[in-house]
Amino acid sequence: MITLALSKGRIFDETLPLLQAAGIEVTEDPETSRKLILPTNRPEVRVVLVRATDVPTYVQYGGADLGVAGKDVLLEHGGQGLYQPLDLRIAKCRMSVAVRADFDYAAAVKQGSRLRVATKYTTVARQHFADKGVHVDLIKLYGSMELAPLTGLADAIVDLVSTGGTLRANNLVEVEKIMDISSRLVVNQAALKVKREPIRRLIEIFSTVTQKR
Ligand SMILES: Nc1ncnc2c1ncn2[C@@H]1O[C@H](COP(=O)(O)OP(=O)(O)OP(=O)(O)O)[C@@H](O)[C@H]1O
Ligand SMILES: O=P(O)(O)OC[C@H]1O[C@H](OP(=O)(O)OP(=O)(O)O)[C@H](O)[C@@H]1O
Repeated sequence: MITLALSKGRIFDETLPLLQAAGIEVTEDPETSRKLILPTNRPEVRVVLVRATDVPTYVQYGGADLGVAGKDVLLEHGGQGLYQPLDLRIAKCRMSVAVRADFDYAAAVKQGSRLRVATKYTTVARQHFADKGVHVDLIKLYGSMELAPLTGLADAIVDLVSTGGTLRANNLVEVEKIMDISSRLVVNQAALKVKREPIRRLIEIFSTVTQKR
């Protein structure tokens, strides 16, 4: 049995065509089913649905043999026990610093004032500001980061940006791109040894499809 961990939403949706290329069809729709283990047309392959941030943990501890996780999530997790053979180039966005439109970020950084930064991505944010030599107080949040500068909780946020629509809707502006983000295939290192052939085949097919894009 091969168990693949996916999160509902964009990762599931964007992984489906890759699975299809490998002849794997998920036979239940996660948006309508309450099941957390989804069968496929292949009796030896199943999909488990977990939170995006839990994908690396499931794969690390062997709750799933492989999974798909964003680079953002992998950097926060640390990647221990994971083999990361392939950038799938799906769920593309960027991680950026954003502030209120009326906040002078350049001046704040130049003056060396201590910035209050709210984010779900504390590891990446800490490293980013340390590299710039900017002193920050990090405030860990789990969602709705955009609200933090609007309510005075923070001066800046570090969040994911794609179209920029969410920032615009909340009167925030992107002032610095930290890195590009896409999702990777992650594999449990023990599973790679024990289930080498089927996993290798999947990696090869995913790789071919990904490179054609
Ligand atoms: N607007 C976006 N456009 C493209 N990719 C995105 C966007 N937002 C997030 N992603 C990528 O997709 C991944 C999954 O995002 P998703 O919104 O499904 O989960 P989440 O709500 O961030 O996670 P959790 O439910 O664990 O809090 C993220 O880890 C990121 O790599
Ligand atoms: O630049 P944009 O195209 O507006 O995308 C950016 C938004 O996308 C993500 O949220 P998502 O839509 O996944 O909502 P969620 O994390 O709350 O599920 C991210 O956390 C931003 O809020």
